[in-house]
Amino acid sequence: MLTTHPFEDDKLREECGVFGVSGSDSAAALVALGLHALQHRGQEAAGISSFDGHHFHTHRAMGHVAGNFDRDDVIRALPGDCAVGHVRYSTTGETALRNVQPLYAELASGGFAVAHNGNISNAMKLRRELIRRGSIFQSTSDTETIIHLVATSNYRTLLDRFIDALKQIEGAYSLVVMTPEGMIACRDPLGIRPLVMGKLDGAVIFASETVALDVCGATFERQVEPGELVIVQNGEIRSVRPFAPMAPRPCIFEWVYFSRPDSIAGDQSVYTVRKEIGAQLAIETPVEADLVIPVPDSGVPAAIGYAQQSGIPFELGIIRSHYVGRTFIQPGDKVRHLGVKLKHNANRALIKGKRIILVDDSIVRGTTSLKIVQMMRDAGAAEVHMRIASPPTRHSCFYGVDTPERAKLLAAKLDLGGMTDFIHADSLSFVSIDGLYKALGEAKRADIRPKYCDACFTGDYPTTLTDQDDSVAVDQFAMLAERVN
Ligand SMILES: O=P(O)(O)OC[C@H]1O[C@H](OP(=O)(O)OP(=O)(O)O)[C@H](O)[C@@H]1O
Ligand SMILES: NC(=O)CC[C@H](N)C(=O)O
Ligand code: SF4
Ligand SMILES: [Mg+2]
Repeated sequence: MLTTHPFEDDKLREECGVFGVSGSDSAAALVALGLHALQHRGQEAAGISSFDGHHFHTHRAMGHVAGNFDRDDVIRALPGDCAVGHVRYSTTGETALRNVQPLYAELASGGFAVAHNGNISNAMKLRRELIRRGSIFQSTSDTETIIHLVATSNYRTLLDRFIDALKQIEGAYSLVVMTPEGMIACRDPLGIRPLVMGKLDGAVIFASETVALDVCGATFERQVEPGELVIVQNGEIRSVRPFAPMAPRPCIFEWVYFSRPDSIAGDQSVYTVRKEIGAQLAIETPVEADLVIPVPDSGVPAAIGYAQQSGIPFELGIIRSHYVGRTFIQPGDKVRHLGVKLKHNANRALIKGKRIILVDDSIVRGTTSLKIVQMMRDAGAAEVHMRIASPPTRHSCFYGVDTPERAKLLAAKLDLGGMTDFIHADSLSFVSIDGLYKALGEAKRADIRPKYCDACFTGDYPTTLTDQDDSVAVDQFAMLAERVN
């Protein structure tokens, strides 16, 4: 059986990437390139829709961008100077073709293709009401509620209908929408998920991260602001802000783990912030040791920061195989257990007899830390100290990140001592929440109006969570979220 992540069940998976191009005769090819650069955000499925001035064309497939969008005939079948694309990690609705984005529908106003990063936290309630009023859903994705809300809105213009729909949804959404009247990109009022705008030879580009602009040679113009709709119509760009202004709460985990280190998020280099978190960690929890060793890949920048701050040498004590894909034939249990070793291996010659500090960005279930600490001991490490460049992850995300249920989060089950014992480390510590904010240039976390969403660390969710608070919806949610693997 094919599964998307045989060795990585119940990890924090990333969270979808969106990419849109308006005004280029190579629109679909550019979207394919952009999606390739956003592949880390979603590896279950990918899709592109294009508009040729008369008709919409869509190709959606399970699996990676390469393999699905690397053939000329596929790109040629997506003509037009506007295109929008998506890479998916599901948060609502199973991993199946019917939920792969862009979702498309024929509305009274014409075609409507939407790509969504985020998660609508009242999708189930809205879905129930819409079905009662006669809507016929084609998928189990939360994103489809937006289409039905637009379709059934009483407003006259498409833009007003779209705004009417957005005003009814809660949670996180960065959207790129393609209609015969133009392209609309928008972020939810809190700007929980990222979205940036760029330009390339007169074409306007929208992307989840700046790295996708770099890859296709576009220049970064600015971010789409929280609560802003940017409309591109016949080459003209206009901006609408239909929501009451509120203090933004972008996802802090983008800087910890999700975004690529070569992206600029909210004017800050992700790489620099990660190094700074590592430096904070060294200041807050120093320990005498011989080497600082990153857990590749995402622990690398924080480990560099820790090493530079502490003066302890940085070395690559764990080598990561880059050939462990996430799509793999499901092995039997025994092989599967061995499989976890496929990804990381100890650099034995370096480790033997050394006191080492391992630096990783986060602990979710603790499986990586447990495995890596043991690997270091097997390689002869004298002491193994684990340092984590984020506070303990104690709460689930309902905003577009596929987190395990709360009961499976190591830090929700155990205190620091319990976690240290669980991973068999000589010591374990996490950066403080204030240390994390300091790395982002703040004095500390403001208790009243924190600058970021940090709910997975603090439990302070910045929106209502209608479906979570409603037991009928929770059951339906579980049913729709059921996975194929
Ligand atoms: O506590 P756990 O449940 O093991 O999850 C935490 C680990 O998962 C992530 O890495 P991952 O291997 O997914 O990706 P990476 O190679 O980008 O670091 C993260 O960087 C931690 O290493
Ligand atoms: N991770 C995401 O942003 C997912 C988008 C949408 N909620 C889906 O499940 O398809
Ligand atoms: S709960 Fe955590 S992962 Fe989810 S949006 Fe907030 S900070 Fe990001
Ligand atoms: Mg990792």
